Amino acid sequence: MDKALLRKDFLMKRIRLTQEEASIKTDLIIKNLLQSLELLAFETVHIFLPQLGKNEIDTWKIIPQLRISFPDVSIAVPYVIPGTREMEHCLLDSQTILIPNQWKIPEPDPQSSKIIYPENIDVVLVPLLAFDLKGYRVGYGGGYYDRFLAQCRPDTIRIGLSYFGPVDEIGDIDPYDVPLHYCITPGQTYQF
Ligand SMILES: Nc1nc2c(c(=O)[nH]1)N(C=O)[C@@H](CNc1ccc(C(=O)N[C@@H](CCC(=O)O)C(=O)O)cc1)CN2
Ligand SMILES: Nc1ncnc2c1ncn2[C@@H]1O[C@H](COP(=O)(O)OP(=O)(O)OP(=O)(O)O)[C@@H](O)[C@H]1O
Repeated sequence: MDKALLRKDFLMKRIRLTQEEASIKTDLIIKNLLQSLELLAFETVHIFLPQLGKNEIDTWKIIPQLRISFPDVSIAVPYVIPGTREMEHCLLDSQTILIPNQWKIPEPDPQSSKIIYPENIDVVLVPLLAFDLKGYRVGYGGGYYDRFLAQCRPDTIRIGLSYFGPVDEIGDIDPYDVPLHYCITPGQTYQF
C-alpha cells in the first residue's frame, strides 16, 4: 500500500483508540522497549515528545523509566527550525524550558538548551504511523525524521514505536527513506 493511504488509515486507527487502550498499549511498548535497550550500549538517546490531542504514544511515561534504568544516559529531544524541514536537538534535563510548537508538540527552547549534534546520538526512538516488514516507516509526511536520521552515524540505532503491527509492504519507498533497525509494538519487538 502507498504511504498516503497508510497515513490516512493509521491516523484513523490511532484516533479511534480509547484513552484506556492507548494507555495499556503504551505500557506494553515501554516494557518491550526497556528489554531491548538493556541489550544495547548507548550514552545518548533521542526521543520525541508527544503531540497533544492526537493520541500519539505518551513518551512522557517512557522518560522517567529511562532515567531509572539508564541513569548515566543523556536524553535529547527535537526542535523543528521554523519554516524548514530540519530539526535541531537539545538535551532534556530539569533545566530545559519546553514550549509547545504550532502542532502542540512540546519543544526545547534552543536558545537556552544544550545543543546535541546528530553524530553524538546513539539511539533514536522514532515516531511513526505505520511500518512494514522491511523496517520502512510512514510518518506525517514532512520528511523530518528521514532528514534527521540521514545526519546520524550509520551505526546509530533507529527504533520505531508503534501501537500497531506491521503492514506487508510500503509501496512507494524512495531513496530518502531510512529504515528502522527495530520496531517496538505492544505485542512484540521486530528486528530488521
Ligand atoms: N511527537 C512528535 N514530534 C515530532 C514529529 C512527530 O511525528 N511526533 N515529527 C515527525 O516528523 C516532526 C514534526 N512533524 C509534524 C508534521 C505534521 C504535523 C501535523 O499535525 N500535521 C497536520 C495534521 C496531520 C493530521 O493529523 O492529519 C497539521 O498541520 O495539522 C505534526 C508534526 C518533529 N517532531
Ligand atoms: N534527506 C532528504 N532530503 C530531501 N528530501 C527528503 C529527505 N528525506 C525525505 N525527503 C522528502 O520528504 C518528503 C516526505 O517524505 P516521507 O513521505 O517519507 O515522510 P515521512 O517519513 O512520512 O515523514 P517524517 O519523516 O516527518 O515522519 C518526500 O518527498 C521525501 O522525498
